[in-house]
Amino acid sequence: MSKAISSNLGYPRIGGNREWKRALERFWSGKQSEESFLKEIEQLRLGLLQKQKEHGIELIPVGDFSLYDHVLDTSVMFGIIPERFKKANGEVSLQDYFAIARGSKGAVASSMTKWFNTNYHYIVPELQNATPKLTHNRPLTYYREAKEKLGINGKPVFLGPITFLKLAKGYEEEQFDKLLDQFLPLYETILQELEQEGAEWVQIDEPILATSILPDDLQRFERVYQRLNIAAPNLNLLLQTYFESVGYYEEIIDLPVQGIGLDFVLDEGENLASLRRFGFPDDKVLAAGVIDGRNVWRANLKDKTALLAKIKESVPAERLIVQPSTSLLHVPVTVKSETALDPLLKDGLAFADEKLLEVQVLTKWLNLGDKAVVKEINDSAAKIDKLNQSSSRNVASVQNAVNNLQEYRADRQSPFKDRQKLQEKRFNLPVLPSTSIGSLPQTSEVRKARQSWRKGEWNEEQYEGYVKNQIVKWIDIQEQIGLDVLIHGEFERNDMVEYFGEKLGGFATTKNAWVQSYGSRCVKPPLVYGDVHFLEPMTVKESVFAQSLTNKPVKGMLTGPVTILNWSFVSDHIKKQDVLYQIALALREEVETLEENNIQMIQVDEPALREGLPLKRSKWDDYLSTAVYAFKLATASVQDETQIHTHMCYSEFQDIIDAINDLDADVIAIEAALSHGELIATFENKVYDKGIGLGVYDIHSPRIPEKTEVITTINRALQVLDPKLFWINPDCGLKTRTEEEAIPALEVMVNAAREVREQLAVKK
Ligand SMILES: Nc1nc2c(c(=O)[nH]1)N[C@@H](CNc1ccc(C(=O)N[C@@H](CCC(=O)N[C@@H](CCC(=O)N[C@@H](CCC(=O)O)C(=O)O)C(=O)O)C(=O)O)cc1)CN2
Ligand code: MET
Ligand SMILES: [Zn+2]
Repeated sequence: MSKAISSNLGYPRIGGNREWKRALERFWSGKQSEESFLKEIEQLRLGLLQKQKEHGIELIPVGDFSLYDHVLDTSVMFGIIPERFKKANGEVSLQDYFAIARGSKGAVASSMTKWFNTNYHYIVPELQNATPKLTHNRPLTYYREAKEKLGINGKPVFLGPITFLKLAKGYEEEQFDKLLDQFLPLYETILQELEQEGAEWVQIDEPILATSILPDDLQRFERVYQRLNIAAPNLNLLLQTYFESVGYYEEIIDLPVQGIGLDFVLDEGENLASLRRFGFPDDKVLAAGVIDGRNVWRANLKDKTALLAKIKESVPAERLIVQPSTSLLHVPVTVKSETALDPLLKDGLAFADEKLLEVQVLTKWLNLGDKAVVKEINDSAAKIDKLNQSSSRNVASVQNAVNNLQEYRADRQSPFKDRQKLQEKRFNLPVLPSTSIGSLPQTSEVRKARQSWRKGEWNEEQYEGYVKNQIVKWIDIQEQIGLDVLIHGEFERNDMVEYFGEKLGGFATTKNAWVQSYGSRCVKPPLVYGDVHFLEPMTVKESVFAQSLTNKPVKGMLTGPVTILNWSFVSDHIKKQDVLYQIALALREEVETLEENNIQMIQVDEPALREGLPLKRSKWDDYLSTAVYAFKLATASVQDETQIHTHMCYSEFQDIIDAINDLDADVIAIEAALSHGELIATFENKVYDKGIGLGVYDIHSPRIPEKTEVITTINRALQVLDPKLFWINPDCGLKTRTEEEAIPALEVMVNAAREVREQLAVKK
């Protein structure tokens, strides 16, 4: 390189108006042919590349685009197809590809779990009996496409072999190296073909390097990259890490590759400290992730040039690539569409496109110095200053409360065993009580109703009336099905976090700031711009109304503090921990108001608790104790008779069972069906002595479970869990299902619960 260059690690797939999502869903519903779907997707994909070029990116990622998930793409490329989806002729059609992710009539979907510490979910590769082969060179296909159609000499991006295997399941640890040896020749072929085609750089993502890897893994990295480097000597390999600092800096920078990508945003500058302490090899390029790829706030370019100046002391500009710290998959597309935001706030934001511009400015700064970009740099600092000084950011009473947390009791009055007796008496539930997780089908009718109200076509009363009708209808349906503990259905909520963002002080919500969560499903994380505070009851009206319709208990339904924090974009100027406690205190007020209004069971969901766990084990204890404290701060002020529930899903729970226990919730409902029973094994070694429901069927698939399957799952759980404490529930909320799917599935579940209940009664 003769100068610093600008680069990107990955770009949102969904399109500025979620064109991608709409195309996928049209195709799935049979409303669009495969051919026209693929044509439309191609246009979208090329448009995204073109846009990155227009935003000044020199090294544009190709192959990061996906029709569902990039981990699934990697599996399919290597012919890793679960047995149940395999065809006799060995081919994988587009339908099969989606079936692995979404399930089909005859087969359950592959597991889905969180992509490191993000709210993005990937499809877990199943390596049982796998014979890996290169079915097609995916990076090559997209490299060619960009070159031929747009004249872009792209940077193919793909998942490295070690991270890929670490994310996969279906093998024993002892088999790791043997498997690695099966994949290595395939990676070699990919690289050789790219080299022949004229690619200059490839980005090999190995985010596993930011986790607590072991010395064994480090040796594997040496072995693997030695081989890959020899395989394609004229291709530049950029080993990309992100999400945290790397654990073995000195060893990693010496790996035989031409470039190393490091995250200089997260982790309080640990990578920077290592760089300054240990330096950087003269024969390598440093891809410096200096623009936050995980948050939406505008960068203070003055600070960023200071950061780059420090980096430059170790690596000269001509060996620097300037880039975001992570793929931009985790941020929305452009601030331009936020036409309704307060201009002050809007000026403080940078989504994917604006981040690319920031990268461009910083690259110019490196190459041409202050003068070339002085306006842009001053402008960014001025906009941030203005926002920081705005009075809306600071609420003295909230700051005061957070400074005096000792005044809030964060433990229940009595231990679980005592509460349990009181609650048993109060609720008088059968053994294996059945319930569901909270949301019920968010049909397009429900969403249209909300849209009509938002647009002003419907007044408040009409919309409220509509929501009430839904609640009436579904309380009745739940009674008919025979569920023991009911829910109101969350019809008034667009999303479990955004909804609270709309109601709490200190939050702002957006019009179009969508981010992919899994498959075609997107979320719009709210913005925390100032001190968070309770304004008025948020959920009480709907819960009280639902409870008025039935004699069965209806659970109040809230999202917990850790999840609201993790699934929002929190401004850099406030400490995350303070925001967490602010949210917890606001929720505490909501919980107390629900209780005052005679809501006797309150569920406080924490599906993001595991996801927020730092990648390095050394940081776990701090994180978990803070998270547990925040949950208790929100929930512990209730009477002993009030039953606190919580729910978690789509995460690896083994590591955090103790923390889950410490939440001291009376009942927890955990997703378990999609991880195909693996969670159950956890309880063989760990005692869990409070109420617990392990999800008994997968809610992501349109497939209605068989009663026998559900019974098997229940019985398996009962081998390790006390039937007196066991609850029956689906894996997660039912908002993504249709009524035709949700009702029969719940019926199957309730009937299965009845049958097992009878078996238990006989045994007694
Ligand atoms: N924040 C968050 N993270 C989470 C979850 C979650 O529930 N929330 N669940 C887990 C799994 N993730 C999920 C994420 C999203 C959805 C989901 O259903 N998303 C919806 C959007 C939900 C929403 O905000 N809807 C809004 C706006 C809907 C909309 O698109 N309206 C249409 C018009 C209405 C219509 O005709 O449908 C439009 O604007 O064009 C509303 O209901 O008000 C989608 O992608 O389709 C489901 C699960 C983990 N992470
Ligand atoms: N109460 C929420 C629901 O049922 C919990 C979802 S967890 C992602 O949708
Ligand atoms: Zn869930």
